[in-house]
Amino acid sequence: MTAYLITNVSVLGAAPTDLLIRDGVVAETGVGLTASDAVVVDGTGLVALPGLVDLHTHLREPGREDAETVATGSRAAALGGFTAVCAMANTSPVADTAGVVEQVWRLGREAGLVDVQPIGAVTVGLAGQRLAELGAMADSAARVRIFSDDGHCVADPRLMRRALEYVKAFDGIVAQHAEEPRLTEGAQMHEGEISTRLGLTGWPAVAEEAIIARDVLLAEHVGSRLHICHVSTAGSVGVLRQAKARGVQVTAEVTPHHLLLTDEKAVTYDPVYKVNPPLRTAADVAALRTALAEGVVDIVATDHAPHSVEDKECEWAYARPGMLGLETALSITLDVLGPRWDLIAERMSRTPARIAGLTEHGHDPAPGAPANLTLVDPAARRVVEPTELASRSRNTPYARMTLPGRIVATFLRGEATVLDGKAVK
Ligand SMILES: NC(=O)N[C@@H](CC(=O)O)C(=O)O
Ligand SMILES: [Zn+2]
Ligand SMILES: [Zn+2]
Repeated sequence: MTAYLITNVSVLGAAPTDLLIRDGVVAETGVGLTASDAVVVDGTGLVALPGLVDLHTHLREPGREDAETVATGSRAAALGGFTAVCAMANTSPVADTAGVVEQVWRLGREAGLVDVQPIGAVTVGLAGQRLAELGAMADSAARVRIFSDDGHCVADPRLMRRALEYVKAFDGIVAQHAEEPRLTEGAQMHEGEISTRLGLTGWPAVAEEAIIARDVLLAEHVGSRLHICHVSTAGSVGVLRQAKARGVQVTAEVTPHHLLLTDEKAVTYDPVYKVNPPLRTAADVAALRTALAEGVVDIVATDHAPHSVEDKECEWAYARPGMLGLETALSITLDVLGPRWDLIAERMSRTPARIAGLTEHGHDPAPGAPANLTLVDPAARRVVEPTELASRSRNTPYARMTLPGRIVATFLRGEATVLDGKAVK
């Protein structure tokens, strides 16, 4: 196994030091380390972070390998500084059995660029009718702990209650896509002034907030862990703030795009901006930024949602919702939070690792820690060029934007997955 000596690197913004990586762990830290057998990586000007962990990634395999595969998505993830991603269950077939989650888990091991942790569906076929085999998925080789019907809301309160109760047996968590379906029928974008002006059917904020309010009460009632996917409104932040103050075991994520973009983008009618939940108002963006800094929203998760050209480059109404995220998440978060490295590590690595139960991830680079880390050049600026992305899809909303920060290297269990800004395989 190759050893690496990263020289003159700033760990989370501290004074520069050297890091020796050997046998899968950070073996030593300190100024002026030497190791004759190690490959030297010049860390001058770079910041070392614990490897990023994405709690919400769509890898599209099995079923839509034309949009993404476990291998191409893993590459995009490593290039984005991630060492672990949680793969959503809305594949075809749906990841609602031990067989499918084990297949995805194995494909992740074969790709070998990030740890791919499958998420299991809550209901059979995401149909919202009966519970999937949660216990069998938990007991499988994939050791599933997060369950989600993402793409769909678990709208039936009785099923949601039973799922929350069931997963307690193995310290699992239900990740809810909060969308009251009766309030979003035919919805195309955020319901507000702009949707009225454009004549597009609106997706009201209350459709999200009503489900979060219901589910925090259910989680409180049964004493379970609940996670809320892609929180997008100021009202949702208010509900979460109250629930957390009462001690409800609820965590929440926000996507980079909901921290940066608003429903103004819809006036272009460019479907690259169509996403679920929809881009909201500037006031919502401001509330989400504050909530993320305070910890009312616990983490950043990408909701990386690759879609083929046919599904995206068409009329707005027919386009699939979703946008790419893995290769730009750190840049957007750096733009939004500034170089607050400890906060970035908390929101993009330590806390998502803890929520997902990924004990090997989310550790600061320190002696004895698993060598899952990434090196960022905070001074670099990059222009996002869709054709240069590792993802098999092109639907980034940041095309030709100049973003701060660049991932220079990523290490998974001591092996380089990215060096000089390039994937090693
Ligand atoms: N976010 C999206 O707009 N789309 C996601 C599903 C989801 O996250 O709800 C997808 O799978 O494409
Ligand atoms: Zn969703
Ligand atoms: Zn999603």
